[in-house]
Amino acid sequence: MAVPIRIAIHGAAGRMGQRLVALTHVDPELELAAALESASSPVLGQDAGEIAGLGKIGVEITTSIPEHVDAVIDFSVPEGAVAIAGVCAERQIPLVEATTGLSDEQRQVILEAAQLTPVVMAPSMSLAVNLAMKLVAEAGKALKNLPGGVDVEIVERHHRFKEDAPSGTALKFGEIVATEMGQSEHKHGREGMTGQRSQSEIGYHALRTGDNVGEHQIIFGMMGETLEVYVRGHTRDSYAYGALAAAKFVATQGAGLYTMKDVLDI
Ligand SMILES: NC(=O)C1=CN([C@@H]2O[C@H](COP(=O)(O)OP(=O)(O)OC[C@H]3O[C@@H](n4cnc5c(N)ncnc54)[C@H](O)[C@@H]3O)[C@@H](O)[C@H]2O)C=CC1
Ligand SMILES: O=C(O)C1=N[C@H](C(=O)O)C[C@H](O)C1
Repeated sequence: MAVPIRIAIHGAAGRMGQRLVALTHVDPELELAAALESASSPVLGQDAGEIAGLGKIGVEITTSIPEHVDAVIDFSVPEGAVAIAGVCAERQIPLVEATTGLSDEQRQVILEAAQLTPVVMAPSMSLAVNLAMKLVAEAGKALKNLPGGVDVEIVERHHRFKEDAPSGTALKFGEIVATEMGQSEHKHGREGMTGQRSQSEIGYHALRTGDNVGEHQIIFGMMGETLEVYVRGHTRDSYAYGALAAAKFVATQGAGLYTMKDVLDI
């Protein structure tokens, strides 16, 4: 049997981290080499399996990456993403970067790390979301010069605990639409005497309710009809399986920046 790929999970006690610990544990191609958390985490020293609801698996939550690791997966916070990217760059460890809400400066640190080590970076690791991105690009291309004009609005829904808005995925959908159709303004919400809607804007609306794991609705409003692309996660495993596929992919690449298009070959 082939030697398993040794994975370290950064943010291992979080909502995504726990699912990654659980799915890595049962994947015969993978071995959980480390479960990493911040230095201030109250669960340092505890068994990662117990935190993930699996019972003991013999991997303690810690702050440092051991000697031999084939890939790190980061689902943490922007400051954590920057810190782990620095370590991965220095030690040339392949990185899957999934954290959203990064500032331009923080994003730049990840791009610089990708010059020294392979990095897959994507705001959504989900297959369905990444396919929806292709459909949205196609729709944008086809509707770009429609005589009556097209209004694009992006609605996203997530759980009440989410800290960034709009979601990284919604921003990516907006970037794809703007690349295809040329809108220059990104407008977040709408209130008061706004005047008529300009077609040079893309509207974003971020809803936060309950335990929603993520929905994105990209609306192309035209005269006489509407096209909507709607993608809805049912469980966090949709992202976790994608992240594990990305880890298997990135572990065999040379330095550079990759996306889920590369991983999924779509
Ligand atoms: N790209 C994708 O497919 C997806 C991305 N995300 C993103 O992943 C991130 C995490 O999401 P959740 O798991 O829901 O959040 P969470 O808050 O449940 O988990 C984050 C974890 O990171 C830990 N952490 C905080 N500071 C840290 C540091 N400096 N170093 C290491 N660990 C640190 C926290 O203790 C916590 O356990 C968010 O940015 C979210 O938007 C979430 C789902 C899918
Ligand atoms: O925080 C989340 O939960 C999610 N965050 C990502 C984002 O901001 O796009 C991906 C997914 O939608 C879940």
